[in-house]
Amino acid sequence: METLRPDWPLLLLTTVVLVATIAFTLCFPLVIGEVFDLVRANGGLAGEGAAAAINPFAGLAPATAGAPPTSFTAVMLKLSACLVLSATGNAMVSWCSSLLGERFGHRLRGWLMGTLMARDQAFFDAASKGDLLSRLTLDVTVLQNTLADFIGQRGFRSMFEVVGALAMIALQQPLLAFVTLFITPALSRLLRAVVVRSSAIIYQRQQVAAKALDFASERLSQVQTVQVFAQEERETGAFRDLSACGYDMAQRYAFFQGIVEGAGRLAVNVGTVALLGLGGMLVIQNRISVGALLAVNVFNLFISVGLSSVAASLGELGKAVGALERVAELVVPTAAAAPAADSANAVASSNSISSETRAAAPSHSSSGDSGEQALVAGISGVAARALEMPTPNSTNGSGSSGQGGQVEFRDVWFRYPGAEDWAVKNFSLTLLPGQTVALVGPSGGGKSTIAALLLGLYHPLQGTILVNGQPLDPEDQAGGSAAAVGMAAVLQQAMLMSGSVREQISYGKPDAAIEEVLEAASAAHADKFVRQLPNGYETEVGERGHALSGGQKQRLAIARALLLHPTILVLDEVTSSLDVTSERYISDTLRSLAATKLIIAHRLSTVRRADVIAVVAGGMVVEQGSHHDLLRLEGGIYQRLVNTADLGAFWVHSGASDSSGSDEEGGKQQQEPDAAAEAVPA
Ligand SMILES: Nc1ncnc2c1ncn2[C@@H]1O[C@H](COP(=O)(O)OP(=O)(O)OP(=O)(O)O)[C@@H](O)[C@H]1O
Repeated sequence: METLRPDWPLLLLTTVVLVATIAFTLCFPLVIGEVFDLVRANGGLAGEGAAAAINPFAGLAPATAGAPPTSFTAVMLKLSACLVLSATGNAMVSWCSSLLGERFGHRLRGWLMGTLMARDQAFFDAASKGDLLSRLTLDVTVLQNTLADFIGQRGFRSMFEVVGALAMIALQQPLLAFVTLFITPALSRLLRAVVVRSSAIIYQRQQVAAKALDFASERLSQVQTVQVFAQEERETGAFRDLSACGYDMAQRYAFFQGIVEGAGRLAVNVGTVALLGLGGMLVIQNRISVGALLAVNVFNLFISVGLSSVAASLGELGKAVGALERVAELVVPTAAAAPAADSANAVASSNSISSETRAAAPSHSSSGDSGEQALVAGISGVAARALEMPTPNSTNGSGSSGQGGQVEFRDVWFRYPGAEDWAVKNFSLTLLPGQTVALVGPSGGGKSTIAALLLGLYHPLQGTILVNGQPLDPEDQAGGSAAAVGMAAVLQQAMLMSGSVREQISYGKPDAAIEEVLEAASAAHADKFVRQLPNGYETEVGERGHALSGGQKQRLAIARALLLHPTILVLDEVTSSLDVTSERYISDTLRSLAATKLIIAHRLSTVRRADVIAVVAGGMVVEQGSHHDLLRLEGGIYQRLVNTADLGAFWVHSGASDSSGSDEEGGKQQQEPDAAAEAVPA
């Protein structure tokens, strides 16, 4: 109703024209009756007592030009006028209702897209993209078509016609109206059954269709993997199965509709036969005229056609109810999708958290290789030895320093919806303004989750994240709080959207001047390759930037973030797909930024210069301090990351490239063969 509200003038116009059109349509049988009685009165249908027969409808039809019709021509003119007016009205109603449906669909889709964009990451983790797309497009189209159909084409209009025709028959002969009325309740029960049943089938069918769409979109986007592993036949077969399942449901729906339509028509035809029999007897008894009988039968025809239209329209309404349910699920968070549900659990179980922490071995031990497992296994022992993080002074902590870019994670807990293990637990870390803090640790340790929490893509189930002393508001739209406090991010998988290179870079600030775009591109080491593209900054990058290499996409994503001049920059493995030269160049650029930086990196050259390095494993900080501090921590994870031979394979960028290579630890690294190609394990 909210979506329809802005169109109330159009809705009103449609209703007025609809009522007028129905009035003209209902005049039609009356004038036909008049024509017959006129013909008969003029000896055209001579018969015993013809002159005495009564047409109670006579005079009900609108008079022509103020005077009662006296001539055959005048009656025929009246008939023609009814037809023309009713046809014109029909055309207008159809046009208005289609317009109404289109506007409704357009508005609903836009609103739903806005609703979806505001959902947090947990919602998208639980939803499938094909399903969301099908709700946003197919289901809304069903709703918009049904609205147009129900208001203007079949539903209301047929109902009004049926009621009007019934009233007319009742005026003529209550007995005849009773016959018709007797049939209607039986039919309406049948019709209600159609709505309920068909809406259930349609809901299921749309669910299956969405699954098929999801399957197809995923396999098409991963077609290279499918082909490389020669799985085309299997994937096609699986798609066929899904599609066949939808077809089975469609068949059930069609069969069901067929039976109902047939039964409805039979009931109506029984009514017609009863009316003709009863009305014919009344004519023979000279109680009504032939014209009146004819009018009654045309009205009855209206009723039967109207009722079958209502039946079909209600069938469509059933579809719309199914579609509406699916659309409504996007708006009303379900238990499965709502992080709030998990949040409630977390609050309920908050008392048990600390004991759980003590008891639970990190749950990620199965995800890594043996080196990582060894690391994780050592966590609990090393955790106690964690170095003290430089404590923010109380002024900064309270956020009253006025400096931008301070971030504080205070005892943050988070687990993904449906997951049993905490991805982040008891996580506390402070980033002072302008500091570079690097998160390192084993794969699955929780680094990316921490970045996502800071960006507001997920919300902590317990604990707080403070930015400049203010807690991030979980009620804010996903990510909205991050942008509002001047955060920008380059995430692990640099995703681009179709559009020109310039549009990619200015994504966060669409009205950015070209100079700003060029500046950001240069800083991200992208300017040179962009200029070599066929249309330079106006080159279209294709869907998801497929026309670019991984490293080029990465550089555009970095430029996109730099253009915003953020006070806090989150960098999740940004240099992972860059060549060594670009990586060094970009690292220097990033280092020169005044922004506070939270870096998740694999390369030692990036990590070692960080003001603070936090080793994250099992969702918590197990060691923290500077590169030098951590290297001094005998038996510490960081030291083992750097020194252990099997983990040394993960370190890909030589410490020799590090300008601080002449310092004590840097020199030490360079002397060790494995550490010469060092990286923090992913
Ligand atoms: N969307 C998700 N839904 C459920 N569990 C998830 C999701 N994303 C990550 N996890 C789980 O949360 C834990 C932490 O994952 P996260 O991606 O934060 O680790 P990471 O340290 O960044 O790993 P990597 O270095 O491999 O990127 C892992 O156990 C992972 O399986």
